[in-house]
Amino acid sequence: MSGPAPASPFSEDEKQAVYRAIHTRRDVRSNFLPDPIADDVLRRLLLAAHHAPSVGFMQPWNFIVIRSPAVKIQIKAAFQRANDEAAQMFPERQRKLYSALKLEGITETPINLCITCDRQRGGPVVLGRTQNMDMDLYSTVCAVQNLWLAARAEGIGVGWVSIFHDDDLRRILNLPDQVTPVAYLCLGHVDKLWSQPELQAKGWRSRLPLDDLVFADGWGQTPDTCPAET
Ligand SMILES: Cc1cc2c(cc1C)N(C[C@H](O)[C@H](O)[C@H](O)COP(=O)(O)O)c1[nH]c(=O)[nH]c(=O)c1N2
Repeated sequence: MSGPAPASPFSEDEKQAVYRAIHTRRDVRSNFLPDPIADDVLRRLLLAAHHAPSVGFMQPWNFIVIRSPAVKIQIKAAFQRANDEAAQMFPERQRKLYSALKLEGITETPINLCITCDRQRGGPVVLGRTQNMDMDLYSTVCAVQNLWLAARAEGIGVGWVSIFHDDDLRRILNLPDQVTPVAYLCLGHVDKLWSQPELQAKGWRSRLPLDDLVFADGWGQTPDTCPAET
């Protein structure tokens, strides 16, 4: 067993590249290019996801790569049913705007990707999950974020679609009982991105001020010095 190697520092350009990926990543639902995603690019994205942290190194994820138009059509129908229900849940004043939003890119992207969490992968007792069983789900979300950032660097737009009944995803994708669908993602090349979240650009909701969200030493306590807002 070898010990830790020196943590090689990032160059200024490397640092800027990481922050650029973080700050310019977008949830993308439209304006996908028709170009296919090359196998080596997809492989790099999946490898980035697979290098996410996970509770007890459980690695609870699987990646279901969906290219079949027939499967996508079933998924789109499941979205449509759930979205029609969702529209009715918003108050009248928001319903019109909600219905005008484009909230998925299922059939217009070359690849859909369902990232799942196998809740039994590590056996009944997993280091770090002993009191908090949902840590495997949180780990899977880390994999999603890794992939989302890597995709930004590769020029691939990613849209997360969550307007489904899980049972529909389970049935269409033949998921075993112990496997939870965590993220349904639509992936395609893009050459244009919103410079702010699309929901903000369209007047749905704005980014909260960071300073309102930072507490010191306990809930609700404002720090003496706040980090500067970006
Ligand atoms: C868990 C989860 C689930 C969803 C989303 C995100 C996440 C994290 N988002 C995308 C969401 O609207 C978007 O992230 C925010 O509006 C912020 O925009 P940017 O991601 O910064 O572009 C999303 N968007 C959408 O159009 N349809 C959807 O069903 C969902 N579902």
